[in-house]
Amino acid sequence: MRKKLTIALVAHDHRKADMVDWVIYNSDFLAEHHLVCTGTTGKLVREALNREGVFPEITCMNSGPMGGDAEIAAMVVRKEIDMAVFLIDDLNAQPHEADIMMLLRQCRIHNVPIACNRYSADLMITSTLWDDETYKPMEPLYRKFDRNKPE
Ligand SMILES: O=C(CO)COP(=O)(O)O
Repeated sequence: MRKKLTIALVAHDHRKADMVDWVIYNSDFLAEHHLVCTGTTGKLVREALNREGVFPEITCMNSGPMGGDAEIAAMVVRKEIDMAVFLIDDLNAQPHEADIMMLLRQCRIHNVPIACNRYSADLMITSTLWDDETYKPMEPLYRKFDRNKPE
């Protein structure tokens, strides 16, 4: 892959081991890209990749409950994120449910690919579309809310 992507990586506590497994499995791929993570996920991802001898650029935001999801959602809105992997704990309630919903919602609105399980994440990072210069992602579905576009 030629283009350096900015990839958001976020995992809830019960999914952090899965995220660590996934980043190790894909360490060669991730080495070439910029990773943006919520606080604790980022720390674990960095440690795991460094142990593998891989040192990608990693930006750690706040921890999720302290606003990390919201910070990443804001980056999505500013078109600073190319794709996201968000391993959600679907079996336990989170105190920052509203922020989680916001991150998911902004990815949907801004047409940012987001994988919420490992299979989707693997399909996403192996897509040939990343290198297809003729491929243009669809415009946002909510065009009428895009202030830069005439009706
Ligand atoms: O809570 C999270 C995502 O909603 C993850 O936050 P941490 O990576 O800081 O644990």
